[in-house]
Amino acid sequence: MSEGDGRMSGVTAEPRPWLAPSATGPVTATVRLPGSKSMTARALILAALADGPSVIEAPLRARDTVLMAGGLRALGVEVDTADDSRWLVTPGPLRGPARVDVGLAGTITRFLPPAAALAEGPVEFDGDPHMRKRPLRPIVEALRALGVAVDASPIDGLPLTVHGTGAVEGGAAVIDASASSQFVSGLLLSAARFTKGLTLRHEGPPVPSAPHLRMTTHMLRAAGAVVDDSVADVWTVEPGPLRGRTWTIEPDLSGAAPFFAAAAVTGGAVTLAGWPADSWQPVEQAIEIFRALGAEVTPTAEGLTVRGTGRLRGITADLSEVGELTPVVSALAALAEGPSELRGVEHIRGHETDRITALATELGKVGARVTEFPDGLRIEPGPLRGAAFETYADHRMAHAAAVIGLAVPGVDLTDVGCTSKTLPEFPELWAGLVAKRS
Ligand SMILES: O=C(O)C1=C[C@@H](OP(=O)(O)O)[C@@H](O)[C@H](O)C1
Ligand SMILES: C=C(OP(=O)(O)O)C(=O)O
Repeated sequence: MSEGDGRMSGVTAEPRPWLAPSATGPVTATVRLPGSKSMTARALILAALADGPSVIEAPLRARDTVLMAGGLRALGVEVDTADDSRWLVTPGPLRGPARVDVGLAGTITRFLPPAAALAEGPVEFDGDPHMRKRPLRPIVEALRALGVAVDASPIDGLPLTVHGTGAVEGGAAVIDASASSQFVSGLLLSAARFTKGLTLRHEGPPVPSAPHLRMTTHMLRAAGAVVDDSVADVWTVEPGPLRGRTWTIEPDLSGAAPFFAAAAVTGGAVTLAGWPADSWQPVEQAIEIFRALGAEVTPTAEGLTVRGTGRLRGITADLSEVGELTPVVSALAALAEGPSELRGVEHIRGHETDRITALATELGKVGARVTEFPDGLRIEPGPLRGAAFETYADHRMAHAAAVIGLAVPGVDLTDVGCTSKTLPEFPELWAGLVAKRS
């Protein structure tokens, strides 16, 4: 298996039980968070496929991105992650044989095999037990349609081996990306390096996470690729070089969600420092949700501020564009004044765990009345109580539990170590924030 960079093991250690701290007053703080997982992952892939070196400023150092860096190294790319604030990527000829540990990262599992198809020699992919259950078949089929030999498990998931020949013919492919936008992003990110480029058409129920697709096309264009996304559900990437460049990664918005939630729950104010005036992350959607819940949201020169108003309203929302916010929004819904209905997120059953069932089960344990739909949840707040809260190796389930714990003493997480996927410092940051009051 590919190694991490020595500073973080690729494998989650023993479960780390954690009692979520309860707030005794308004949480008021300015938080500095590491870079966006999604932008760091894209920058690493684009840098690895570029025609010269790249610098990634303010990257995320967490399990998902450390394993991505390790995977690229295994393919022959030089990735220097010694400096926390500046990673250096020097591309080289991609080559197998190599083995890549994808951990539980959808971004590695869907973004790296198309790049590995450009390598000469076989590249094997495998990861955590649950990653073998997450959907992958469409990307395997698309790669085969583009001329790539792939051995995959009978259900076309992990483990899989991509047999690269040093070139991918590319051309046209049709895909059903309703289970994950990452199938599209993964293919597009490598497509400029395919001999004929790529015209990818989606056929099926709507593709979730549209803002992540826009992040992909923005970043491809920023690397010099010619991309046409003017027709709904069709993306064309012309063949051509990708430029090495400096990428400046924005603070992670989804990682910030529990911290914003802390302000909303306690009537405090949390500012995410370093928030850019113009973002490639789904900030409009996040602002709309927090405002609907009753919080005030203000972009300022210092950053993005969410202020609790003492009221937390139940909401009806389609979260299909921002599915990864569902756990934290569900936790807020459980603490709200009235019922909420969160829909449009059937695809999050294929995330780190089946998040719909996991949320229904765990919010039920702390006393909310939850109805599960195929594509979401209805959450009726009740008098909540402390309970053992299973985190299912899912960082965002841990975030949800932490948010509930602010207002409900005795929320006991079975494992907070899973937060290392995207924010290893979460438990300490959170405890510091809850202890520090206005
Ligand atoms: O492209 C990306 O970086 C991501 C896309 C989304 O995936 P899905 O479309 O599978 O939800 C999101 O939930 C995930 O956390 C990151
Ligand atoms: C769905 C998520 O992750 P992944 O990139 O593993 O799909 C997430 O971070 O919420």
